[in-house]
Amino acid sequence: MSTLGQRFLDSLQDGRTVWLDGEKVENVSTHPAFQGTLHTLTSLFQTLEDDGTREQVGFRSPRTGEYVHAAFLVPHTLADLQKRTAAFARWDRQTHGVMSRLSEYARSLVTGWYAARDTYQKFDAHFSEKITRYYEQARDHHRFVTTALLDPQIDRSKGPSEQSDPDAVLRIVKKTEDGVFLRGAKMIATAAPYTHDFLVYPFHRLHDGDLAHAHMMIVPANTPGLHIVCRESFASSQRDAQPLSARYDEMDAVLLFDDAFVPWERVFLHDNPQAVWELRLDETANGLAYHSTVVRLLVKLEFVAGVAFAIAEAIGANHHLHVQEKLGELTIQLETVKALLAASETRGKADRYGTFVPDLTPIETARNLGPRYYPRAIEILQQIGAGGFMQVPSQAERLAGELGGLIQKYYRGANVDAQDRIRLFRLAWDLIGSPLGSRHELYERFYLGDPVRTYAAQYLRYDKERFQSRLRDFWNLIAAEEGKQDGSASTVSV
Ligand SMILES: Cc1cc2nc3c(=O)[nH]c(=O)nc-3n(C[C@H](O)[C@H](O)[C@H](O)COP(=O)(O)OP(=O)(O)OC[C@H]3O[C@@H](n4cnc5c(N)ncnc54)[C@H](O)[C@@H]3O)c2cc1C
Repeated sequence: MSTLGQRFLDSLQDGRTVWLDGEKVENVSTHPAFQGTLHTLTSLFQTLEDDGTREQVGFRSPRTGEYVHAAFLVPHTLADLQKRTAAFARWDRQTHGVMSRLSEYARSLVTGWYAARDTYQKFDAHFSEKITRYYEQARDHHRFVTTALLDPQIDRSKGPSEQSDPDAVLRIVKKTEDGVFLRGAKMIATAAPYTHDFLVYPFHRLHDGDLAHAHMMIVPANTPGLHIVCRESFASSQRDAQPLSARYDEMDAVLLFDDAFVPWERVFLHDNPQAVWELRLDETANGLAYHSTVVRLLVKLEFVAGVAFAIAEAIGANHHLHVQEKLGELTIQLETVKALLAASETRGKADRYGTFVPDLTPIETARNLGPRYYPRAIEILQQIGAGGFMQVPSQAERLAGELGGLIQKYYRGANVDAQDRIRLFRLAWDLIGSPLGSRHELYERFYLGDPVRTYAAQYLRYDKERFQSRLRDFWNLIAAEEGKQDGSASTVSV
């Protein structure tokens, strides 16, 4: 195993409190629920050490000279931005886009806040030095980072300070000279059991009455009083039968803060709804972070499309017009996301600090297409494979057993033998029907926020004036024509 991979596994023995199936997990790195996923992560860390890949995945830290992940690269040119793309794509391809929290998203937020740090000095005189220290530490020590932004779904009809239980929404309950005590919970934090740090801040806008909830912190996973409560594991030990579940179950968890102590060094903003909202909307941080998710979306859609093409060919369904139409739809998805990604990069611009930020409009468009494209791609897979997903024997060994000859005969496809057909349909079922597959559909629908509100936000933020002015031109044209007809030449302003 690579040095970095081993270091990563060792670092998880840091006194964190992880709960799974009602029990405390003594050692995350040896627990069967996390084995497959951690094995995958250590193989990704390896790419930062191998001569053939480290230049693609990383860059040399200006402080240590060691290769660190390109999610920490502050881009100053289009080439820098594309270097980030290539690094994300390398890890995404290695995991087929199925692992979505490889830390790139949260690391990119940190990188963006660091690059735009001077903006937030007006809210806290220590912001700049604190985020610089954290950024450098996270970059050089390969900190694995994730986000934990939503409060638990107790009563969504009420705001933070209207809840009947004051602890329903994460809040600061006590401040001391050394730091703050937090009480409440956050959901969902994907990758939580093996994350080093959580970015914690409110996802939705807060108001002046919500001061105690208006904070931004970076909370270490081993914080005393922090409980990481996992959902049931979807990991499988059957590497052949459930190839994705065996390798890529990114655990989701709820974080319970039971008067958890966070030192001031890790409290970046507090008691300030406006400051927290500005940071939440920061275009540099969001541009870099969302950009990383679009790279992954593309790789994942490519993977699903590849499976769909293979299934259609394996059973000869690709000769039917409506199947071709559906496979064509998948290619349209790919080309649309690819074009949006390219547009975001080539239309990128330097912000006022000189950071080259991708254009947010195509990024947001791709981000909003994801929750519709992915479930549709899964639906297309179902429509093409149909009952074939159930034409899979429960044990691969049956191929060589008593019924072997018959299975070879009836489980084969149009252009594949029984073994390859069974393997392909098992993989597809892991995408569409396994607990992991269902979780992925839910993930793609929601991971970047409620799609209803993200669509609405795209409309609200859109530059609509140019369409209004075209409409005005049209009314003026009509008025001019009417004026000519009745002999008057005046135009009308609308
Ligand atoms: C698999 C998975 C992994 C995730 N991983 C992470 C992660 O790592 N980090 C992280 O921070 N988050 C993560 N999330 C959480 C994600 O950000 C939220 O699911 C998403 O923002 C939607 O919020 P919610 O789940 O609280 O839904 P809710 O906001 O509770 O919405 C529930 C329903 O009510 C409606 N609704 C609720 N309130 C309103 C309102 N005010 N206006 C209009 N409609 C409303 C919604 O449209 C929806 O239909 C993950 C989610 C999933 C499913």
